[in-house]
Amino acid sequence: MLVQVCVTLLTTALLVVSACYTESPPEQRWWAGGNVVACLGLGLTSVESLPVLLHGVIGYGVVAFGLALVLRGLRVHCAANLSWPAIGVITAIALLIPAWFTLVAPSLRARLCFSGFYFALLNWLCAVVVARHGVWRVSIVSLTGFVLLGLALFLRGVHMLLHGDLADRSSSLAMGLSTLAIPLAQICIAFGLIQMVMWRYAERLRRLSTLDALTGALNRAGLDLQGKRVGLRALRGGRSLAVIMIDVDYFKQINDTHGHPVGDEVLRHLARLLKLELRPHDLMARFGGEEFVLVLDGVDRAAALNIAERVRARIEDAVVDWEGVSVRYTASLGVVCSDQHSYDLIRLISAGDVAMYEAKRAGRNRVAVG
Ligand SMILES: Nc1nc2c(ncn2[C@@H]2O[C@H](COP(=O)(O)OP(=O)(O)OP(=O)(O)O)[C@@H](O)[C@H]2O)c(=O)[nH]1
Repeated sequence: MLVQVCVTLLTTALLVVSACYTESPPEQRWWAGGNVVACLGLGLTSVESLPVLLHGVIGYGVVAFGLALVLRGLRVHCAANLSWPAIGVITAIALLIPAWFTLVAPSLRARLCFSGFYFALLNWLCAVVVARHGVWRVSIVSLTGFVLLGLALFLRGVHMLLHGDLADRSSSLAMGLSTLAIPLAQICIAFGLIQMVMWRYAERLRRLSTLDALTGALNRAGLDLQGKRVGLRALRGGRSLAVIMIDVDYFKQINDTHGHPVGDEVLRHLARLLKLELRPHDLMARFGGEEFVLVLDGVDRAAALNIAERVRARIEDAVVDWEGVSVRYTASLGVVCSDQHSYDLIRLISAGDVAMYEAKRAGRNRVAVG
């Protein structure tokens, strides 16, 4: 019992401390708040010297309210919500049924059975939310915690149902197992929840540092990082690696004539158009202002030339609409392949750049091969 109390307090403190910095996400505050409330409720239910209304009725409602707040935090983490009426219903059930078994038809056994099953159900609901929306390798720890806690509470409920003798509460195998499992599950839940938030931050940072905010294409850092991998994979697999450099023609004129927002929309449009050409393992990056690069694994020179010509024609045919302004644009493309150059991405890109400038010199809106 002492271990359980200590672990409950420690894990709650851990969640509260992690939620206490200014930029903590809302779900973390719901989890911390929910745990504090649930702790308070557990305290109320376990002090039998308190008035019966407090330890026999309100305590259960407070625990359920705390668990509902944790559930709300999980839903918020998964871009959903749990409405206040739903939280009210969860709490009301935990108040009404113990009230019945305390005030109308007093039965400690029935009350303990109910609390075991009901709190198990709430923990399993949390597990379902985590399982449905989480990335497995990230959410597995908290998921295990919720499932385990639910199981331990369920076992307590079953034990109460089968063994009416309350004096036997602490001695049975089921009770012993659940006493062991509960602190373990609480630790898993606390660390698992923090891990879920950390992973989300790491993912956001990774996106910020490797993706171009305007177009969603890889930026230079992202290209450096992923390009090496793609190059190495093609080399090991004995496949050709093609690079296509794409640069919008007279982009400055588009900006000067229609304004920067239209120029931005042209860049977004080009990124969307290029994305349609990609297979899952290909790369697209914004290399500079109006210059993009495609890195295509398993594509030889002739195939890359076909792709580049198709892209050029699509760009030429497209019309970009932005707030009442319609713009057409063209692009010059440079194609190079590892068959003629090396698998070194930096060399391929600079050779592609040379070819692209050749296309510019030859009159623009065309493809040149390096
Ligand atoms: N709207 C917008 N413009 C950008 C962005 N990044 C760079 N530019 C502009 O892109 C223009 C590039 O102009 P230039 O390098 O002269 O190229 P160009 O006009 O396309 O000429 P050519 O490449 O020779 O056909 C500059 O005016 C930059 O200000 C951006 O993110 N959004």
